[in-house]
Amino acid sequence: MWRRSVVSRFSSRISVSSSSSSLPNPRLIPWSRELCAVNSFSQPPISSESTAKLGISGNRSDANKVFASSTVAATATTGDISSRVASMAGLGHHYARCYWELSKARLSMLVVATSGTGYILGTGNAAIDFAGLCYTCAGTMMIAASANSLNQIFEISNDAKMKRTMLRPLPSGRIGVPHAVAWATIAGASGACLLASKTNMLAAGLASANLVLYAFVYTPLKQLHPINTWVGAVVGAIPPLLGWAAASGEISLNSMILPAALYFWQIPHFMALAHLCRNDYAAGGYKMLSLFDPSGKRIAAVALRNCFYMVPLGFIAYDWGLTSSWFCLESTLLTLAIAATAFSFYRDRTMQKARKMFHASLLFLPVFMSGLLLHRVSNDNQQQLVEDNEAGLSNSASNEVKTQRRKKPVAQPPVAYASAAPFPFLPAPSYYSP
Ligand SMILES: CC(C)=CCC/C(C)=C/CC/C(C)=C/COP(=O)(O)OP(=O)(O)O
Repeated sequence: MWRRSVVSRFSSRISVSSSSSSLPNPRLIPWSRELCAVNSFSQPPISSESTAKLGISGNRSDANKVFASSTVAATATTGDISSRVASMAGLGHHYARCYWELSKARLSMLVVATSGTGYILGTGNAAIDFAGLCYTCAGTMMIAASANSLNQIFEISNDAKMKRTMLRPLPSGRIGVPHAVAWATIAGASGACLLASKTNMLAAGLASANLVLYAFVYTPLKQLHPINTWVGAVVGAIPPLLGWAAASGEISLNSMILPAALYFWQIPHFMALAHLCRNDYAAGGYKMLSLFDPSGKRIAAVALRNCFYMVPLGFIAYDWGLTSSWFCLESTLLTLAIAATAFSFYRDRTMQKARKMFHASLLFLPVFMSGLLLHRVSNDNQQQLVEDNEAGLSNSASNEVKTQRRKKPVAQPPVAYASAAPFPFLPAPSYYSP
């Protein structure tokens, strides 16, 4: 799901998809001039006019002169301080904006949303640990910001050739490379430390590995081979996994459902973008599949296929006890809807159809994740499912059990559990409830 607008790869790409948003943003152009202007305020000249207004002249007494000159000094100092404050505020605003853009903040926020969803799903039926959720989101945000900044550091010359990206902070010269490297290093290291200290090493390791995969594998691959899109899809799929790991300290089969959805979802999303922005990608020197597929038939088929791969996910989520059957229905309808836009693009490969598929992909993800959260079922019930499977229940009995396992388990006295297997022939101990 994702470039500068989902609202970025998620989101950068949204803005790119519409021709108007790919035009240079006039708000960004005057930045360097503005910075110069801000700096010029830091040494305000004291005009002779102002001294005249203060009445400093050779005819005055010494006392008057001292008074007058100290007044000038005080005025100059006040002006100096306020202009320095203005200068600092201007600089702060300038660099805050550069960091925001280097981080592809909207894309990073979407990444955080997937990681947070993974965290809540991984919490199961325990009460959500909101502090843990906040640490996970903050750590993910910092590492995603670092990864996105590194991506831009490596792509300065390519970004400079693309309409969509030429006004980013590095190609437009609003920030220097050493400064951007320092920002990426500090953000990445702080995020990894935060995750390691406040969640666990598994989550910190997954996030750090994902940064490496994105910045050092996916980014150079974009200029080498169209397979980059599939590697990028893995990058996009990992944040919910790290969220789950942060909450539960482990990775299970159940934790793979949202990452799988994100992986398959990104393919139609990127294929639509690659089709819509093919000229820009060609100018930037990127090897997107769309550049090797002039008719668009291949990318349309790839998009459609991946939409179909998402169809079973709702059933799997239900069958594995992660969600109720409502999600099964919702997910199926949602997936068929995005598949319909992909099919329509496959039949008629126009920009309009590609844009429809792109917009459908933008809607899909938040709705899918909200559905997962809304219909999630607890860990207790998941545990029950595992126990059922281990007990090797026959297929005929399994339907009945599936219904049972979704009911809240009734607590039993400890001896009741002990009296089951492995020695059923022993007399069941009686339980006395005080
Ligand atoms: C925790 C962690 C490290 C998360 C990272 C998540 C992340 C950055 C996901 C984005 C995935 C992706 C392939 C974006 C496209 O980048 P692009 O280079 O194609 O976009 P661009 O063309 O706009 O630069």
